[in-house]
Amino acid sequence: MNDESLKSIRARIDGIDDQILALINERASAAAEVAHAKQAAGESTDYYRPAREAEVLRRIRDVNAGPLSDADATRLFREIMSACLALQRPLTVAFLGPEGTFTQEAALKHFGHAIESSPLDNIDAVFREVESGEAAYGVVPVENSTEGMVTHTLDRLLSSPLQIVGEVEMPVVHSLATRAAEIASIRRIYSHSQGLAQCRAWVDHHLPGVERIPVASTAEAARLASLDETAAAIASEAAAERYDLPVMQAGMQDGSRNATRFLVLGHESPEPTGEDKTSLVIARENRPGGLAGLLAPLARYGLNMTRLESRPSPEGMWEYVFFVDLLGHAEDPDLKRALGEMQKLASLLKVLGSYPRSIA
Ligand SMILES: O=C(O)C(=O)C[C@]1(C(=O)O)C=C[C@@H](O)C=C1
Repeated sequence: MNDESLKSIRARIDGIDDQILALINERASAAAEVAHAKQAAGESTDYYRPAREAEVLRRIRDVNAGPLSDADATRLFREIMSACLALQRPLTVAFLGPEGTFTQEAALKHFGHAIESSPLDNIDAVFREVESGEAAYGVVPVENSTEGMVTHTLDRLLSSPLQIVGEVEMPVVHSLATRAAEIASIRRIYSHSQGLAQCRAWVDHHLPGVERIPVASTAEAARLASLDETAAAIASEAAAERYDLPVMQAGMQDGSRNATRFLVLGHESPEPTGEDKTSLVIARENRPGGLAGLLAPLARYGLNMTRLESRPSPEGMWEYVFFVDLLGHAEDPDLKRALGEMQKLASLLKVLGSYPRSIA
């Protein structure tokens, strides 16, 4: 390519950038108008509208003609909306920290980067921060495709007045990060217990007999490994980078499609969007056919259950509660009727929230 044609293409790009910037600013002004209208209508000063955001992103995905991928197009618009919202009032979002955890990645994927983030030490602290109003929203992990449920999150949902207002699904890619010059020098491996479990087969094969040390988070594992040349961490590449740790092996997780689902916690369920999920916790006295009978209305109304999980009930030994995820919103007519019928049979029925399904 000669200098002249490079120059002219770059000049065209500069012109396009000017137009994009002007349009983004025009969009930001329109979003500010919405904020003023909300204020005038006496609505709360929380301007975040998860249902509308899901609608915007799905529409972008549907009209995207490429060459940008749908994932990249939605990511860019996610950030534009995040910046527009921050002009009105930045959102405070608590998440399972420290910085560099997969939960932080999930929070940024869901809310964009224009948030005030509040990394906390444990799942319980995230619930408390949102319950007290210190943070408007919280993000916690709830299930992993290799390792199953994050039981602490389920147990806490049972007792919390918070609602689930969103979900985020993220591929989880673990890396072996270490200052060791070669794999034979590694004497101990730090990770979160989920990270250790998700990479068990790889570690059994490549590092048999090496001590495995569970710590509070994968980011903490990276920090500890950065202090010791005979240690390694199983963590994200972002966490490795944060602590200046070289990656010895990327993508070491056992399932090639290892993904984690995160929940967004808030105070109010978003309105229906047409592509929603509802999470419930239910229980019925222990008797033959009890659970099947309790779930029967779901089948009668043709509702699709995407998850059923049992947990010991806090009420008594060998008593169980069941966590159920369904496609649909609790205000959809069929789901509403089914819930009404279940309510009559259940000893416990708590709607944990209805929220837009995760957008890829
Ligand atoms: O539509 C609204 O209610 C807005 O406030 C605008 C907007 C946007 O930028 O599109 C901004 C924040 C909300 O979370 C949803 C959408």
